Amino acid sequence: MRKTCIVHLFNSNRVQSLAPIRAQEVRKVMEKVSKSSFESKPFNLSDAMISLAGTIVCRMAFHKGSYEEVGEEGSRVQGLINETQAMFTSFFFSNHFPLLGVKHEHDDVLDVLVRTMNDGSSRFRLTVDHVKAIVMNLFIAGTDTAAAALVWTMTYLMKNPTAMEKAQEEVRQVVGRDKGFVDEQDVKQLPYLKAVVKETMRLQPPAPLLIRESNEDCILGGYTIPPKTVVHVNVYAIGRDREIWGDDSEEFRPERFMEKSVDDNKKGLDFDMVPFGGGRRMCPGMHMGLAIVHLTLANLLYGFDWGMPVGMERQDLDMEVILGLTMHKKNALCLMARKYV
Ligand code: HEM
Repeated sequence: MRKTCIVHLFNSNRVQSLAPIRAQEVRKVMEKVSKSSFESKPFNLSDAMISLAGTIVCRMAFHKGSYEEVGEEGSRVQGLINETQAMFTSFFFSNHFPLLGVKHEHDDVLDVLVRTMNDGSSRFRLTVDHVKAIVMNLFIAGTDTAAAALVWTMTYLMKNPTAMEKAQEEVRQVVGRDKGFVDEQDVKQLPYLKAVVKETMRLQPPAPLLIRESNEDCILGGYTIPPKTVVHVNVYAIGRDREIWGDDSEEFRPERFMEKSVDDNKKGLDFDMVPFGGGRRMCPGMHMGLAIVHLTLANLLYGFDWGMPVGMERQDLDMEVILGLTMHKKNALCLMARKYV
């Protein structure tokens, strides 16, 4: 699975070539924010980010299509997901991802999986159940994490107005008021915004625990771990470790990443901070995930000033989490947007 994903879905050329899809979907969200701003209604970022990340992952992973036609492929994916989602009772896929009824135009991950299943070319026998599990895995792995990262980043920025101002100033200065939209070329010139994202993932990693199983005797922190032992790596604790991050390890201070280069853990070998995991099983969707998070955040900060709904103050914003494989904010993040551009 890992190889299939890396070759067909996550290689950097492909991530790059899918920039127009990300831009289209982010523009749609900006239109929705504009509407809520115009109507002076709070905007539910939690719902919007899940829907955005899910739609982007769907479009990138399973088709390159439009809303108009319901093709065979679209319904095939939908069928698989409908079956699989029975396990996830609170998760109503079609509400969140209307794009699934679509026309299909190119060889995608699902094609590859189904072909591999039918021609028996993989080293182990791939079954329909495997395909279902992989499809669900991709959605959960890609959608939940990117959405959680965006919601937590906006939450931290709301609680830290100086950082919010600084990030807004950076993006507005780089892009200029007339352009109206931040594209991925602009994002390259936003070091502070990227530091904000890193700082958020340090304090609130979307996936707080990594799971490994030892396959031979090994010594970890002085303990002997026998083979076949499940080991949890506490990403959350590593991100807050005073020995690594200093006495202000619990504080939100993006500047620390302007001082220290902890660049996206590209090879999975920098273990100071592991929001994408590490080693052989590290997240294959890291570039795609970061591309989604950076572009969306840049546009949210460029296009709007953000405030609390009537009757609420910044300090009322809670940081409660829902515990799970992905650490989501428990209560939806609803904010008032005021249009800037
Ligand atoms: C901000 C966004 C993301 C974060 C924080 C994140 C984080 C992670 C983490 C921590 C793991 C486990 C790694 C380990 O055990 O060492 C993982 C695995 C995985 N991620 Fe991501 N991820 C993100 C985005 C994505 C996206 C966009 C996709 C694809 C659409 C994706 C696909 C996967 C897959 C398929 C795995 C399982 C890999 C395996 O089992 O070998 N992720 N991710």
